Amino acid sequence: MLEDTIVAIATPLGEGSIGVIRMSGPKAIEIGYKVFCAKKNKNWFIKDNYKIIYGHVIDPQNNEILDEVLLSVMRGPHSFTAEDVVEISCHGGIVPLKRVLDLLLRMGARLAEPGEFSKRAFINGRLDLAQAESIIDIIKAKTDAGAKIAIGQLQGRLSEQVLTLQNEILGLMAKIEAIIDFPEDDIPEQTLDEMVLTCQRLINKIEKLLDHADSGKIYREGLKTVIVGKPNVGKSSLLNALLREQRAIVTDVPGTTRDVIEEVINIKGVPLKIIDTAGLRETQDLVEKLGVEKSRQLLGEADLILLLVDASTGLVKEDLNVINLIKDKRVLILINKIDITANLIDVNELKEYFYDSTILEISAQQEIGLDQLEQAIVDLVLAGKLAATENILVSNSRHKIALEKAHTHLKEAQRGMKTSIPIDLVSIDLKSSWEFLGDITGNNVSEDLIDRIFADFCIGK
Ligand SMILES: Nc1nc2c(c(=O)[nH]1)N(C=O)[C@@H](CNc1ccc(C(=O)N[C@@H](CCC(=O)O)C(=O)O)cc1)CN2
Ligand SMILES: Nc1nc2c(ncn2[C@@H]2O[C@H](COP(=O)(O)OP(=O)(O)OP(=O)(O)O)[C@@H](O)[C@H]2O)c(=O)[nH]1
Ligand SMILES: [Mg+2]
Repeated sequence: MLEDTIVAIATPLGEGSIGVIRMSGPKAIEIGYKVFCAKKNKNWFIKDNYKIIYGHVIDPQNNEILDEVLLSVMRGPHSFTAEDVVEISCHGGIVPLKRVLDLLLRMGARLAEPGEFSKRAFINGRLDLAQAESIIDIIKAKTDAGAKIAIGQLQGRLSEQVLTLQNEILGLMAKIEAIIDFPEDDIPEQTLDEMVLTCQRLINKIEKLLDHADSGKIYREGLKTVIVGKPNVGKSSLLNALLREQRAIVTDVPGTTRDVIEEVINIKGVPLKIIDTAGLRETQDLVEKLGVEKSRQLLGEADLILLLVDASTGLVKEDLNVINLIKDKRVLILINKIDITANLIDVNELKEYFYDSTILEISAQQEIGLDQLEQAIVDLVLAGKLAATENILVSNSRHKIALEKAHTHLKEAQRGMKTSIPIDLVSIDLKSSWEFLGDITGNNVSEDLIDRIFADFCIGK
């Protein structure tokens, strides 16, 4: 596979000032040479590791100039993929980019799969798996905090810790190898005690990493926040107000929203994945019915629920039906439409269902109380111990799961050391723990998993 030379448009498809085509592999420079005509520096392909040259891309078949460009040469291993890389910075428009891409394909390059450049960087040892995964997190980050955590991971902050843990486990396994020939009763007490302590230290380290993993997940994936309430209570109006744009259709017809609308907003550094749903009610309308069903499903997955009730109607039966579905969740209660009437909601009745939930009065339409709402969301998240970004090394659930498994096996190994379980069984648990840690950095993963991870990347990455 690494014998192919791969190529892709690396910038978004649209109108921009420049657009970049990236090509990597053994024939990158040769192909570049065939299609690029330098203005002055004709011997560009010869020596330097890095070079940028001005010139034109010309189709050798008919000598047509396809674009005026800058060409960057990065000679392997001095490149992102550690292979020979040629990048062509064209004028940023779909047509010139596609024409140059087509030419490079005709000259023998192959279209890259999503994530294939990063995959090559991984396979060629430029990055480990956790670092490669962080690249996609950097691209997809919705807030500063999210980007900071991902860049820390690209710098190898998590990988370093994982490698240290792995080495210490290897040390324990070596110790066991050294004593494995002793008859069971003759294993020095002191050696076992020391090993139990080492195990404990490693267990503590993993627990510390896991402590902040939930915060990491929120920064990486966003806090899944679902707006619910009876039809016409103002859910879509609230979404629009928080987004500061007219994203969802608002009308005074109950049952306006039928499908789920999802957007991301940045609330003081916390990415909020906010979801507007169909008003929950019994309905005969088939489309609305499906929407209501979907809303119910979303409630199960939500990290936070914004429950809207209507100040102008007070609590009605439809509200109680909604409340019954979300009683056990983390809920912020918003009394909407306080601009048209005094609050007719019986707050004490609400408190019977949600005794410790925050209750706020807002007007989604007149944008009253939104600052307090944003603050309340942040407070809620912070109370749920959202850690400072510097302390967060784990943000990816794949890594969290691997750490949890490594933790379980270490605990098991430690238990074995304390009891009279044969010492070679302890070794097996240590080895499993080592292997699960290896899943994170990728020094021990299957090709299948690697393929799945990189398939989530975008083309040209
Ligand atoms: N134009 C362009 N911009 C880009 C990238 C790219 O590939 N092309 N990157 C990718 O997506 C990121 C930068 N990542 C990179 C990582 C390593 C090397 C590299 O050539 N490393 C060499 C040389 C280091 C040095 O001179 O100090 C090395 O490590 O040996 C290049 C880019 C973001 N910006
Ligand atoms: N006076 C006042 N009217 C509001 C307020 N919020 C929403 N409305 C109005 O209430 C009506 C319904 O608003 P929507 O945002 O569409 O309500 P919804 O909950 O999304 O409704 P469905 O999608 O049908 O479930 C519209 O006419 C809004 O203008 C508010 O704070 N004050
Ligand atoms: Mg709506």
